[in-house]
Amino acid sequence: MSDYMNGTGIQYHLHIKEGDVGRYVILPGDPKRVPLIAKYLDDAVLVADNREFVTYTGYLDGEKVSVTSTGIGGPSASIAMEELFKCGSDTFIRMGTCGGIALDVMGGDIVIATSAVRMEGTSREYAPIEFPAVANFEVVACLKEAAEQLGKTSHLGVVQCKDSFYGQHDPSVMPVSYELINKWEAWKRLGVLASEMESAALFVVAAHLGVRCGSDFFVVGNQERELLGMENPKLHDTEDAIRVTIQGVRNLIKKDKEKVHKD
Ligand SMILES: O=P(O)(O)O[C@H]1O[C@H](CO)[C@@H](O)[C@H]1O
Ligand SMILES: O=c1cc[nH]c(=O)[nH]1
Repeated sequence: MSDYMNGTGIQYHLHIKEGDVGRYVILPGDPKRVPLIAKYLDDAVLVADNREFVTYTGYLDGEKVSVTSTGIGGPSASIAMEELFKCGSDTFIRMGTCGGIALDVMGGDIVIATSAVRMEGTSREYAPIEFPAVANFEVVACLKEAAEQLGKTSHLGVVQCKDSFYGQHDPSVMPVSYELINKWEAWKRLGVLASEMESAALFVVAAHLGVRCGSDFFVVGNQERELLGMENPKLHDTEDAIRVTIQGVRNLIKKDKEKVHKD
């Protein structure tokens, strides 16, 4: 491809180069969440800040770990994964917020995705729609174990991804309301846990690159509970989900080290 960076090795969007980032990368959407996550790393330093992509690198249990924000949606999330991969990263944990769909998913809970509905555009430019967006089993298992270790209520299952936040929350005003409302009904009947925007693209790009990716989310509320007049706490402090993510990365690092010793 054309090199917009004149052979410097610096990635066009993230402004990182080889050596700047670790094998393990935590991917929040919000750039402001990056320092909040990085404070759990040892010796964390800001390595790059361009557009929506802010990157810190530090250490967890002696392993180099980075945190990079992806911005909102599949297009920028896929760019983040592609450029991090070019700099040597191979294990990605998206740490985001989501809105509950299943009635037992409450504000404040943790959702861990096993797979994602591809109702977004980016993944279609990587794989035919028949190809499933599936999380990496090792990442999922380590996140689940982390939630249990920290005593957090977590739900494991399918999440739905879309490109329009307001298409999720206000489908009836959209010109294609007939499609959005009917599909939402299908997600409910199929037991989909929650809605967010990046995992489907990330899981499919990860399959293309041959890397590991999983996601965990902080539930900010549940519009279905609200509709039925059920208790619906709306919460915004992502600290608990950050702690689960950090513990999940620690678990992964430990398992990866054990694998090396076995080989
Ligand atoms: O909190 P983050 O990680 O940005 O994730 C969720 O929040 C944004 C929408 O408000 C979307 O990016 C969605 O996936
Ligand atoms: O309802 C929500 C909350 C967070 N992110 C989403 O995409 N939807």
